[in-house]
Amino acid sequence: MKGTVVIVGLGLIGGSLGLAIRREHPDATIIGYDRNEKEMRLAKAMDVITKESISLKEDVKKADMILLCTPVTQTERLIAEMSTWVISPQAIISDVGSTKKRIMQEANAFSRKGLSFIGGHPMAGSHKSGVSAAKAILFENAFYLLTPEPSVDKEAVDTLKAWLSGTKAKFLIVEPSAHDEITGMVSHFPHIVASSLVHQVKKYHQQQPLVSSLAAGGFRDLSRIASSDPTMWRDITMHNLDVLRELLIQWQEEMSHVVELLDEQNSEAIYNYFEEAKQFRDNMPILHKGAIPSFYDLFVDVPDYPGVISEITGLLAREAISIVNIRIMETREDIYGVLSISFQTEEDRRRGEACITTKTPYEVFIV
Ligand SMILES: NC(=O)c1ccc[n+]([C@@H]2O[C@H](COP(=O)([O-])OP(=O)(O)OC[C@H]3O[C@@H](n4cnc5c(N)ncnc54)[C@H](O)[C@@H]3O)[C@@H](O)[C@H]2O)c1
Ligand SMILES: O=C(O)C(=O)C[C@]1(C(=O)O)C=C[C@@H](O)C=C1
Repeated sequence: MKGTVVIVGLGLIGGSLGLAIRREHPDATIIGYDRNEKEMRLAKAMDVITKESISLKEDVKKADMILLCTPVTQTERLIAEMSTWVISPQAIISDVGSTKKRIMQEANAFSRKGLSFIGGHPMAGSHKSGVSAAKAILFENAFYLLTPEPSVDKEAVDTLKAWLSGTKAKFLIVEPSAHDEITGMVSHFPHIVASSLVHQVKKYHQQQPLVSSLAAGGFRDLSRIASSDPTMWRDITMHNLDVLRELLIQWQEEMSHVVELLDEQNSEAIYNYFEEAKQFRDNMPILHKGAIPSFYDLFVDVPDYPGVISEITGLLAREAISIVNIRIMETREDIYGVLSISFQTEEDRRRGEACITTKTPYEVFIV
């Protein structure tokens, strides 16, 4: 498609959308604006945008699509300000905020002026921030939730989807309040739980400093998202207070139930508690694709000698197969170690598996 796209907020999400749009629509002009000039310059240097904005107010006059990719309270503020500006009547305006109810209420100001606002939320991301972490493939296979204003026609929704087709995401229309309840449960609430877990370890660390060094896989998996940007998560929490308050009360009840099981020393009930959770989680579609961007892991049985990692990475690099992470899992006591390699896509994992099985004697498996 040809036309002018204006992206406001050139961080992880704005940057990744810029790359995905550039990949699919190389003839489009992509003007980027960020209040942090360094991010804006970096976005231009990384080819995420074709042009830096000199005046956002002037640029939106000629835009075909405007994407607001700032933290949600800034998005609310920007909507209030921009709704007083002159915006091209054919422009489609969207955002990427993790909450939708308050943003859609504010965006009503656009509808009153006859402009099309379609709330958006790509359900993939990372604990990393900034344009340097942006990737064109960040949203591949993830759900991309849309909350169009009731006055917006289907044609405008289709145009937005066409502009965003390079994300390779799966679009789904939801009601703003249902959006905030669902994402509250599976995204916002887990962030509070992860931070609370880290707080608990921090307190214990004062008595027993060894705990930080011993915190291994389980803690790392559960606490990764506690390293996310506090500004972003403060804003999300402030936008979804009622839903989160209710979920935290339910969580306290759930934890009281577990304390009871321990007090009763009820080993069967404790087994069932883990078993039921395992069954449900193992059958969740998100493990394959979707809300949580899954990494595609491959495991290789390798002799645990120095140099084995560079041997494997060398083979993969020669075939231009990108990897996200590689490490030896120190869980085995015999002479073999298990090398765990994470790929960003299923296709990369398939190629990685073929490369290692044909070029080495090592056994490869996928869990
Ligand atoms: N990080 C994730 O995993 C994720 C996933 C989906 C959606 N989101 C949503 O995407 C939005 C952006 O998140 P991110 O992870 O890209 O954050 P980020 O911190 O990487 O980027 C945000 C950018 O917005 C800029 N900015 C802030 N206020 C601005 C303003 N008033 N005008 C212009 N620029 C401004 C900042 O300088 C920064 O460069 C948030 O609303 C977040 O809720 C995040
Ligand atoms: O993978 C992560 O680090 C994320 O936190 C991504 C995540 C999520 O909670 O799943 C975070 C916020 C979003 O609005 C969507 C996705």
